[in-house]
Amino acid sequence: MRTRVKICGLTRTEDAQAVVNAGADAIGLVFYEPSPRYVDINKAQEIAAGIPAFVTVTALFVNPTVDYVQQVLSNVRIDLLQFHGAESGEFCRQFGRNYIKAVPMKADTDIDKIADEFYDCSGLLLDTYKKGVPGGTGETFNWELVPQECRKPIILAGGLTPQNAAQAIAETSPWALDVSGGVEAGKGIKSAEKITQFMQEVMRKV
Ligand SMILES: O=C(O)c1ccccc1NCC(=O)[C@H](O)[C@H](O)COP(=O)(O)O
Repeated sequence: MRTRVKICGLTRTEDAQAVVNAGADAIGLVFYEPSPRYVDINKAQEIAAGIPAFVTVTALFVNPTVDYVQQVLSNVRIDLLQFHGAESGEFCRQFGRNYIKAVPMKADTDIDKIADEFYDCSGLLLDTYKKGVPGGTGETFNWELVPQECRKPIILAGGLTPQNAAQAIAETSPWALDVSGGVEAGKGIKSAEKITQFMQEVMRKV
């Protein structure tokens, strides 16, 4: 079975089509305005409308208001929520939707404790910690911090590229990879070629 792949931070319908054509499992839409990958509800509707069944549309938030999440859920086809800030377990579960929780990885991060708090999440997305930058850093973290066993599916993120994807899988055996900057031609603009290369590398055994 191959490692699942989510391509995050899509801002254009043609990029979503490239993701689908390359056989990725999920797309991510960033509902966080400071991000260069931010999409408003109209653009998100347009992108999500072109996504077929069995490809997961993920809505990414960073410390959102409840109203904002509900507004997105009411207007866009969303299959999964992703919380990428300091949201509590209670906050994440109030929407009654499947969700994943991002974890900024530091040397002393206690994944078991985090898995306790987010006991009902669909996965923990381990991402690079960078002060003042909630995500999309384009930088890897020390993969030795990835637990070999966890009761929640592990989604590896942070600085993944077609050049390191196969190695990342060999070293950490995650449930899924999440990539954004590593498959871009420019901020928020995805490269169909890099997406295809990334998927090929995910299927390559090292
Ligand atoms: O992508 C963003 O701009 C972003 C902004 C704020 C919070 C999260 C963000 N992206 C989250 C992701 O899911 C990325 O895929 C993940 O952080 C890895 O990004 P990258 O290192 O660029 O592959």
